Amino acid sequence: MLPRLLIATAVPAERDAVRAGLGEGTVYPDPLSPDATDLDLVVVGVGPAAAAAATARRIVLAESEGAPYSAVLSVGVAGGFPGRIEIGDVVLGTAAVAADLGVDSPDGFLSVDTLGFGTATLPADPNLVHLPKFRTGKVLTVTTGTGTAERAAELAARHPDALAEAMEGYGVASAAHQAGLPYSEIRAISNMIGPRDTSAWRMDLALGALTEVFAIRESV
Ligand SMILES: O=C(O)c1cccc(C(=O)CC[C@H]2O[C@@H](n3cnc4c(=O)[nH]cnc43)[C@H](O)[C@@H]2O)c1
Repeated sequence: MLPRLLIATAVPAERDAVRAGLGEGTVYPDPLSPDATDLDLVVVGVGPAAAAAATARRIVLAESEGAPYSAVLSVGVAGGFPGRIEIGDVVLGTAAVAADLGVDSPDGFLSVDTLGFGTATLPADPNLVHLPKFRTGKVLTVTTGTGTAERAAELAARHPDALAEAMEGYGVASAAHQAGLPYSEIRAISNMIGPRDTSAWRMDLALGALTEVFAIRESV
């Protein structure tokens, strides 16, 4: 069976940035994932629920068509933790962490791990993507984007090794893990998390960085 890679983006702009990097005449195997001889690039929607549902559906469809995926990649823009990373940087995720999956309490946030309902941390496969020159760290998955200094500080304290937050990774990773497929995540930083200021977002820089990642041919 030919190795096949599923690349899941949340929105069309991210898909188009990846596609621009891959180019029309993509040569396989893609050096980003040397074991893959084919790939599908799809839009799965914003947020972990849409991303999980769409990714799981794609995995099952591919299986039923006799051309199953061998790995799944979540790709998109993200908010960066100030002091840890800069706008325009690219993060290769080491794990997807569902940062708000749990319960609040007078003693603070209790994750599903603490509650005994599974795990909020799904590891990325360290061998799936070969991007030696980019930063590596945990990527949080949130259902509410961080828009205050207080929330940013709380997340930073709770996740000292996280570089970024986005909204799909844990959903895509859940679908991949349940299908027994290796997972990884690539995020380009479009904004810093903290007090909401959309005028400071640099979507152009982040999407351009994604294009560059997927345009890398010889150097990876
Ligand atoms: O308008 C806002 O203040 C705002 C804050 C956070 C996220 C959004 C989005 O519309 C995000 C949609 C999309 O982008 C990813 N993303 C990018 N930056 C962040 C972030 O700082 N926190 C969470 N998600 C982010 C996310 O994966 C979505 O796919 C608007």
